[in-house]
Parts: sequence; C-alpha cells; structure tokens
Amino acid sequence: MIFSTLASGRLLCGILRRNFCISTVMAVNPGKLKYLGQEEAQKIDEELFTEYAFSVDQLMELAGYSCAVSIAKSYPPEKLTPSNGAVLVCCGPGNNGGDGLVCARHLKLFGYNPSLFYPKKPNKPLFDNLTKQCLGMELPFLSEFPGDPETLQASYGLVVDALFGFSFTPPVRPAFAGVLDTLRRVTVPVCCVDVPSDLSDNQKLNPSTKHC
Ligand SMILES: NC(=O)C1=CN([C@@H]2O[C@H](COP(=O)(O)OP(=O)(O)OC[C@H]3O[C@@H](n4cnc5c(N)ncnc54)[C@H](OP(=O)(O)O)[C@@H]3O)[C@@H](O)[C@H]2O)[C@H](O)CC1
Repeated sequence: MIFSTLASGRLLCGILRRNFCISTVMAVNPGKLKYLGQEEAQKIDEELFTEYAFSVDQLMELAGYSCAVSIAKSYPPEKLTPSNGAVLVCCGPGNNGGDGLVCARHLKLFGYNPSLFYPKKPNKPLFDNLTKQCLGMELPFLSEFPGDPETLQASYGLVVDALFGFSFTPPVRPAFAGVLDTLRRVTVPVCCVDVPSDLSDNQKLNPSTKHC
C-alpha cells in the first residue's frame, strides 16, 4: 500500500534542512509534508522487497543516486570552495553505508572529488563489489577520520553522513562516537542519507522544526 502511494507520486524524496537531510517524505499535499518514522521506512523497504520484488542492490543504487542528485542540485561542485568539490562520504557498517558508497560513485561522475571513510565494511559480496567500484574509480579510502572539525573543513566543503539509517539503536558505540561528535560540530554542510545518524530511534524528524 505504501509503495502504491509512491507510485501515485505522493511520496516524494524530500530534502530536510537538518544540515541537509535527504529523506523520503509522504506528501499528503504539496504544502504539507510529513516525514517517515523508523517503522514506516522499514515497512516500505519490506514491501518493496516482497510485493514488488526489488533487490537490495536496486534499492541501494536508487537511494545513493538520488542522494547524489539532491546534493548536486543544492551544492553544485563549483560552489564548494575552498575544496573545489572535495566531499567526505562517511559510510557505516550497514546498508546505509552502502548507499554512501553508491552516492560517492555518482558524485565523482558529477564532477566532485569524493573521499570515503569506511571503517567497518561487512564481509558480503554486495559491499565488496561496491568498494571495488569505488576503488576502480580511484576514490580514496581514508585510513583514519579527520578527528577535529577544523582539519575536516579545511579539506572538505561538504560531508555525506551515510553512517546509520533506520537500524541505528542508541547509544552510539565507541567506535563511531568520535565521528558523530565531529560531524555535529563541523560548519560545512552535512548531508544525511535517510536520517541524521545521531537521531535516536524514537525521534521523528519534524518538518516544522527549524534545522541548521
Ligand atoms: N533494508 C535494505 O535492504 C536497504 C536499506 N537501505 C537503507 O539502509 C538503512 C538500513 O540499513 P541497515 O543495514 O538495516 O541498517 P543501518 O545501515 O542503519 O545500520 C546497521 C548497522 O549499524 C550498526 N549499529 C546499529 N546501532 C549502532 C550503534 N548504536 N552504534 C554503532 N553501530 C550501530 C549495526 O550493528 P549490529 O551489530 O547491531 O548489527 C549494523 O551493522 C536504511 O537507512 C535504509 O533506507 C538502502 O537504502 C537500500 C536497501
């Protein structure tokens, strides 16, 4: 049912000004947007897999590509100074991280200079293949995260947060705590895939709340 709403054109991919969050929204009418919560998003995923036979690869490619298109519309590479299009794509250990790898690949084709921070790659063919594609396009994988905001924003004009999506369960584990803390403090735009990774699972993105 939810996917048929998508097909009717009432489910839009919206951009949320929480830093800059790309999320699917249910447009009851153009003037009134609501944002999907964790359960709704999981239900849509499930419906896409079962009733419409989408594969995870297809969904990941669609998600990553639409994020890259949204970024290109809002932050054209020529406007990213002083970094001339340098983007840091932070990828987490799940499918949200896979979205990030796809997004980085498309950003490269759009003229950006993406670098990847991917500290915990799952040992699965899908993620091996996505990593191989990025390596084949000469996208650098950072061996460590630029720990303080000043260092990060001196090198990158924009960050993509593809660390965690709807399977995040707070509190964040130590391995990622420092990364999220830095992303909260940077002054360059942070574009979040699905939801900001530090959003706890019972919070909903409220469209009326002003986000930075
Ligand atoms: N469902 C699909 O096939 C697709 C989903 N897409 C998008 O991807 C995410 C959901 O992906 P999923 O892999 O289910 O989960 P996440 O990527 O959100 O994160 C899972 C990993 O994160 C670890 N985790 C969870 N909580 C924490 C925490 N507090 N601290 C550190 N790490 C955490 C978790 O580890 P476990 O040990 O608990 O397994 C996972 O490793 C969603 O956004 C979807 O939209 C794709 O777009 C398409 C296919």
